[in-house]
Amino acid sequence: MSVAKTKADLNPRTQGYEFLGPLGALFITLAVPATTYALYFGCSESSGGCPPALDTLWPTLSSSLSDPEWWQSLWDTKASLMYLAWYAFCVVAYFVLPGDWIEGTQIRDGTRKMYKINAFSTFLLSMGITFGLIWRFGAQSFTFIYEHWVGFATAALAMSIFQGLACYLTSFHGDKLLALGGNTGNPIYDFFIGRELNPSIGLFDVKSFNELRPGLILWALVDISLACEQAVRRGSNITDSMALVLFFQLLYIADGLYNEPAIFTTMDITTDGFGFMLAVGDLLWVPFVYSLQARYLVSHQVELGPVWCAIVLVVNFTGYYIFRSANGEKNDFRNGKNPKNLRYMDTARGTKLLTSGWWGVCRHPNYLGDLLMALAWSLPTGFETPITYFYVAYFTVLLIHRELRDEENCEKKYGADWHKYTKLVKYRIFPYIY
Ligand SMILES: NC(=O)C1=CN([C@@H]2O[C@H](COP(=O)(O)OP(=O)(O)OC[C@H]3O[C@@H](n4cnc5c(N)ncnc54)[C@H](OP(=O)(O)O)[C@@H]3O)[C@@H](O)[C@H]2O)C=CC1
Ligand SMILES: CC(C)=CCC[C@@H](C)[C@H]1CC=C2C3=C(CC[C@@]21C)[C@@]1(C)CC[C@H](O)C(C)(C)[C@@H]1CC3
Repeated sequence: MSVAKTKADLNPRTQGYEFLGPLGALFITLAVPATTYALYFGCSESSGGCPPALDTLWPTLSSSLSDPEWWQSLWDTKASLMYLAWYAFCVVAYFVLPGDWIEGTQIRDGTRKMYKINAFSTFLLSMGITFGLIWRFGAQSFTFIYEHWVGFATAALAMSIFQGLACYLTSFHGDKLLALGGNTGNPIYDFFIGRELNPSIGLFDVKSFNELRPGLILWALVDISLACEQAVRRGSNITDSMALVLFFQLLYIADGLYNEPAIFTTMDITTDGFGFMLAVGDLLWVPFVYSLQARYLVSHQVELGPVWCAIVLVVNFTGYYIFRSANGEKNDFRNGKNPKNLRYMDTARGTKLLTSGWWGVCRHPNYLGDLLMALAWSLPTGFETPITYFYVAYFTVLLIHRELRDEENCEKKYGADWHKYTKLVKYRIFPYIY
């Protein structure tokens, strides 16, 4: 009796909806795969390149939708098998490569999960194999991702649907700790947002594994394949624009993997469940949409010259500096360290809030840095089409929405202390603007 009561207390019914409720969740569930394919088919060489305006994207696409052969072309057995092999490689690397086990933050049943830290070594191994292959057999040996792009994307989508469904269905069995936002009882919404907080198989944590390994590292491989395709076409070196996009994105990926423990204080890990939203975001959206700029540069071989290169480098490294130091300050602080002696305020909840350093400038300085980097990744594509700026636009919407969700959670967690904090640190993301 008392066990049942404790479980019900721990997993209360979710009262409100985010993302405009089940209809919004259904819309995003369909829109994410549709947009991924639309950006490919509407912005590829076969359709005449990226259109100069967004409204011309739809006519390019609509003729394909009524063609059964087009639907069949989405499936590619060879690419699906290669994708499965890639996923299996990541799982094997997780188990085989050495790594420290660290504790995550305390979850609401009072426990802390243990996580194996070897995402960066998985990345180094993948890069070693990839660059070894390119060095030994030439750039043409690594263009297969570019050639089978659609097939790989479909395989990643199938994997996301499978994992989203599996995690939703298994969340009903046993004594699972559910995400506070994912237990509404509406299957469409809960499938999308994620019902179980930390689906795992033994010590293997499904959510953090997917967030950092098969999708994020695949993004690096997709970019490298696109750069190889450009090199093969040119018969020489890649353009300066492609080199910058490749360098910036590989740096961003390596940074996320090197700082693996920092994700255990992000809201995906501490608050959100693992549902279709994160599965498709991690496995499909990140590798196949975030690489759009590099894909554009395969056929539009923009040469920036030294002045533009310098400008883009400054924008990227300003963003990177803000992003890294802000995330570092918070991560150190949440792990009981304060090497810069930053000011902070005590709260009734017990956890302190930083009020100086980057977290005194605005309430989400890490988002500000991330957005500057997003701009730097699109600038090398020039200004012929707005479509290569899709990432900047989408990311601005994602981070503003994410900031609103996080503030709502913080208001619940900290109550009056949060209001005190927002008076001390007035701006949300953009100092003096928002
Ligand atoms: N490339 C991409 O597609 C994406 C990248 N990101 C990046 O991921 C990173 C993590 O983002 P996210 O999880 O959204 O948010 P944060 O890492 O900013 O974490 C938010 C949490 O930090 C804590 N916090 C807030 N204010 C303070 C303060 N003043 N002092 C100490 N702790 C504070 C609160 O949790 P508590 O107090 O409970 O510890 C809050 O819930 C960011 O750098 C973001 O840019 C995010 C989404 C997509
Ligand atoms: C459109 C859609 C379905 C969106 C879902 C959102 C996801 C794409 C993002 C949610 C949080 C993310 C993070 C990263 C990638 C994008 C997703 C999965 C991240 C792994 C990128 C690298 C960073 O260094 C990071 C580790 C801080 C970051 C964590 C959050």
